[in-house]
Amino acid sequence: MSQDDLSQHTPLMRQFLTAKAAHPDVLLFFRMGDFYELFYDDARKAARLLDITLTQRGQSAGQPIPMAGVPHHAVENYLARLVRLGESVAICEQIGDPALAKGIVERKVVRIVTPGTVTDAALLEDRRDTLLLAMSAGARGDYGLAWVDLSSGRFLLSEVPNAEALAAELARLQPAETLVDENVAWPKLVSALPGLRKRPPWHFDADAAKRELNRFFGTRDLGGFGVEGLSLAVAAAGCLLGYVEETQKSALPHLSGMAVEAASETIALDAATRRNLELDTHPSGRTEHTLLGVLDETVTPMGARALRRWLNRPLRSRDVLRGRHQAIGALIDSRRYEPLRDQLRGVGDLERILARVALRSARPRDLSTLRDGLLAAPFIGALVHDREDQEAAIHGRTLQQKPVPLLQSLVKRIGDHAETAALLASAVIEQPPALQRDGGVIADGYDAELDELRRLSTHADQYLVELEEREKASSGISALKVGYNRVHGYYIEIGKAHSDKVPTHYTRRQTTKNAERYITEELKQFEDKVLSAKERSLMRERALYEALLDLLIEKLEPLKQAASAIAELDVLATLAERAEALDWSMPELTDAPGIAIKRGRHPVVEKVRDEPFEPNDLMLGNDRRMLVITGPNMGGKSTYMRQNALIVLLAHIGSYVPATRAVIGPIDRIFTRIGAGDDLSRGQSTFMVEMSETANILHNATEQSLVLMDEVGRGTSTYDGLSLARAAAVHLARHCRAYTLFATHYFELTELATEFPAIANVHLDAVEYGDQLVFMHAVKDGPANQSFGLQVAALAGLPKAVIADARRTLAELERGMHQQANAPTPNAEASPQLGLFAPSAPSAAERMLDEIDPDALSPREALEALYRLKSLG
Ligand SMILES: Nc1ncnc2c1ncn2[C@@H]1O[C@H](COP(=O)(O)OP(=O)(O)OP(=O)(O)O)[C@@H](O)[C@H]1O
Repeated sequence: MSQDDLSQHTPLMRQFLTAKAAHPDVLLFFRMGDFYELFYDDARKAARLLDITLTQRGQSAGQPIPMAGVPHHAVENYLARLVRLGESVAICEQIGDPALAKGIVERKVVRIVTPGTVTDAALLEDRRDTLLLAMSAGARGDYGLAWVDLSSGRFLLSEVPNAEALAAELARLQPAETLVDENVAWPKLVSALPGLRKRPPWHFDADAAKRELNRFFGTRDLGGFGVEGLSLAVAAAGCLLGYVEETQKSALPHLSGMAVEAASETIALDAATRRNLELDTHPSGRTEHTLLGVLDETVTPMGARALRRWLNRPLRSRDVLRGRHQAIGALIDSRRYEPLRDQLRGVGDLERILARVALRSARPRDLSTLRDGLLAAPFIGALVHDREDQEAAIHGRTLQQKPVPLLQSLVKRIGDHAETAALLASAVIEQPPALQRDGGVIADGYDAELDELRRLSTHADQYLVELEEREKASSGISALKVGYNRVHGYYIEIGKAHSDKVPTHYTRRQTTKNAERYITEELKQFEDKVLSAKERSLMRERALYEALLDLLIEKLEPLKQAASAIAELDVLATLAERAEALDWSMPELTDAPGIAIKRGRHPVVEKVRDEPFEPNDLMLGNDRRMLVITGPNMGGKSTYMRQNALIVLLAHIGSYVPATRAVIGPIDRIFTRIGAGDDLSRGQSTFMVEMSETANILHNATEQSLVLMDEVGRGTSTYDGLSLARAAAVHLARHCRAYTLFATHYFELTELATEFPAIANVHLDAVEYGDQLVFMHAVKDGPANQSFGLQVAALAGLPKAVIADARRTLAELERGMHQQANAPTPNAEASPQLGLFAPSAPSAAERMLDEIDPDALSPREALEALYRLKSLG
């Protein structure tokens, strides 16, 4: 907008429009008295998103101004809602004192709240990281990623070779806000991300990024962070840093470095696999039906977030994993995990508190929580050490006892913060108020000057009591009261009934409904003295508070270390508790290839089912690479496949596993091709999704991959589906040699076992008991001998007539198959059973059945339809 255009507006609107021009693509909350107001398009948008009233405020430039507002005391609420919707908000505050301002009061944008950079406790989800991500694109279809969790200070980088891997990283990180180069044609899934923000291409310049990152970290080159050769990720990191600095408008001492998360360190899980295994999200939205729901009994929010990160990033380093297994074992053996968890329960969210300290936005209660957490730290350390020693002593193992390096290093990382704890204990009162604004946070005895100023104000109270007594006596008005309010200051209040007795030296200050308020010369003098003491004490407190933050910022690095070590201890103690409560055992990670699981269970199905869970074994090795799994619908095929993947995954986050024994060789990736759903966001049909997931597996699975294939081929015609399923199975067994669990309803595939020695058949059984069907859920060797499809359909409540008709068709098909099997086979390669499902022209009864819509029929019409059907049969 030009100056000319601006000049047509009122001064207030000019101020608004200038602020808005600097923040065009975020909502501008414009402080006016007790409200934050939004104008024009911002008002329309906020009214829609927040369901608040859209009104008008006078006119400016000859037009009414659309306006919506939120009360300032409830602003956090509204901000939380907007941020959750992916919106960003610039907060424009009144800077000057309205009473002193000549024209309109000065205003300034003091902070910008965006979904990926929020750090206020009220705006964050306790148990999940809030990440800001930036992505740059390379010339070869590769991508660079950099992300930061501003509420902990973690700043990480990675690079991925293609769009598939990018999708996997996005599924893992689930960023709250993402910055991308506006000139790049991003894959569709990127444009669908919530909180997507386009930035100009020069924000992703790799050289500028290096310069800026070196400036920020105070380094000469970035080699120390291990980012050589990762110019795409560095470019993204540059953009990220610029954005964080722009929105935070404050120093960021807690971003003390960055690190690389290399894909080679982890067991790769693509986006579909993450979804299919229901690690932390379930289609129903219920977390208790996810693996995280079973695991997450952590007692601190930072522990909960660490557990989620572990779950989403299974590791390959056997040393790290064995360290975790061993630590869990030690916590169980010495029964230390419960007392440890009790101790941890009192520790707050130190990680986020420290981030707020660094950003200087920590509130008084953050400091008291930090104090309490630091006071508890020595007990946590002692609990781990002492019990270890005690146990060793009881078992006479003092010297021979195997040390638990992970626990020892965690205790070391917690460190000694007695000095900081003592500082906080002396500086902050036991239970401070929520806000620093009104003082009363700094403890008595911490600062002599503050104590003196406070004494003045306190004595004032005594003085006022005396003054009141004196005035009552001299005026003869016993109902006289001395009081104070923020606007008018001190006053003597006298009810209207006594107005005739008011002494003449009283000056009227304010009239209320039933009373008049007065001031006297003496009270005025007193007021000046006290108010200045109060004001000075508030100022002193503010300065002391800021100085306290400075002292804490000096200790930030060791404090951050302590917080992350406590989070990790929480996860380990929780995994120990889960292992004990759920009867899990320590997996063995071996270097020999293979996966051997004894009496494995599905952790989630076991938890949500009322009946007992039937445990099952799995045996895969160098010469037994694929199991073709058959059995009735509802038999338990999917459950069996997933439970094995979950056991392998749990072992690789360092957890115990739901099995009596699990011996697992090296694993590089877990792939799943399970279930089918149209991926509307990518504009693909069910079959297309199925095939592209299968293609990804066939291209990328290796000898060390675990692959789950559930009913591949069912999304198309029988012949096509069967041929594709067979070819995929052969490719996996022969070329990829991946550990594969292949569940199928194509019985023809059970023949593969005779052809390929690395393929074996197993099945899940059911038995008919009268007209009941009982699922055994036990995995047995060999192929299934019956499919029970019709029985399951009957169980599901299909009309009896339909089942009867299906039975007749089945009998005909089987007769046909029999004859065909006896006839010479035209092609020796083709399976004789292919004819089983050969499509034939539908019969008249089938056509009629097709047309019937049972829900639309009255009982009478249904009966008539049945008679007609019967006459056709
Ligand atoms: N080992 C088990 N012990 C007890 N119950 C089980 C077991 N396995 C599966 N179930 C129960 O059986 C139900 C069906 O299992 P699942 O979905 O795995 O069958 P499926 O063979 O894959 O069926 P479909 O072929 O129709 O997909 C599960 O919801 C679960 O409640």
